[in-house]
Amino acid sequence: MAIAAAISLPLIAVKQRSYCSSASSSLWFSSSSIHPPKNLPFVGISAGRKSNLCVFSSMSTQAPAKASSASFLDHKESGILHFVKYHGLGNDFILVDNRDSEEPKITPEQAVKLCDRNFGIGADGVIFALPGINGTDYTMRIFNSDGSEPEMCGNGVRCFARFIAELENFQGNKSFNVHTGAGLIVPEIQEDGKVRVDMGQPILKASDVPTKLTANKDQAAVKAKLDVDGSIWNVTCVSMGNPHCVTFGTESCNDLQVDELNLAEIGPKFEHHAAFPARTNTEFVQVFTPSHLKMRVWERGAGATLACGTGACAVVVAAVLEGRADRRCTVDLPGGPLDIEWRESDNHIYMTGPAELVFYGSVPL
Ligand SMILES: N[C@@H](CCC[C@H](N)C(=O)O)C(=O)O
Repeated sequence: MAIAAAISLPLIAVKQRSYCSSASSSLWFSSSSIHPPKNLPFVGISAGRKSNLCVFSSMSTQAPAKASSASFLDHKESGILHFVKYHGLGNDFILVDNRDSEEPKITPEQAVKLCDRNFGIGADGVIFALPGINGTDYTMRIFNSDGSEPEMCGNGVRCFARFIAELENFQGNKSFNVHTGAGLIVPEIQEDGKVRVDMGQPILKASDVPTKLTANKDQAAVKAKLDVDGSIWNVTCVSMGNPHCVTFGTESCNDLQVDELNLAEIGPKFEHHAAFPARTNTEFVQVFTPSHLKMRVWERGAGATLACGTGACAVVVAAVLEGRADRRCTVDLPGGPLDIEWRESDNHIYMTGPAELVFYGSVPL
């Protein structure tokens, strides 16, 4: 079924993008400003149901004078999910206002369908803004595009912060406490619109990452040997709440040219390797200078994505542990750069980067 899009909208661009080799292009709408498009018409998506699958049959534009996600999401028809799509450096998410309930409004199976880039909205995951617990302001939960539930998402929490700011009409500099599967995370929206996040402390104990690789530096697996289909990779395992396997190369090739990797072929072999009982995210890294790194990522439950915030944090930790980089680095990802600092004084990692609204939409469940 074709997507009919109103392309004559003022201030809303219709673009096509292609992702990794496994993903098709999808229509999307981007606001030129990082700030919520308070005066922009919103894009209403009316969707038809085909079997159990949500299929967009048409898009229409209704333009209330002052649309925002807060007013848009106020519509609470049953059987309809209102959402806002955001991205952090091209790592894209469907954000759901779930502040009125402790249970996610959709199931993992529905998330898989909504994330589908051909038959759904298209996203790397679905993120829910739930009521806070344990004294926090909010709880963030996320389903990957394969329906699995990770503990944390770095780009997602920046999008979450911008989503909350718009829902609550927060202006300017603002920080709040977010409960996640990785514990307390503290995003702070800066005056320039970027979001700086206190990502907490990395977990290095091998059995807690978790990895079955033998710890070789204190309790951590650092530059450990991992046999992937007969090639011996040097890997350092780091958890940011979710598991990461970071590699700078193999025994025979210590300076990766990350653009040359066939991620779709090699990524799944790391993700499902017996050394990682909870599967793993894998970062392939190239070092330009001790403060400038480049990475590509194969994500657990989502495949090749344009960026991974927890991954960039894990990369800097691994690079420091391997003596390759300073504690403050710019990490280039396919979707753009993140600034990462692993602070010595409190052992916390701070990530700074953008989060941008893409479009508003509705879909029947
Ligand atoms: N893209 C995210 C990580 C999302 C979760 C990951 N796929 C997992 O399963 O751990 C990020 O920006 O951190």
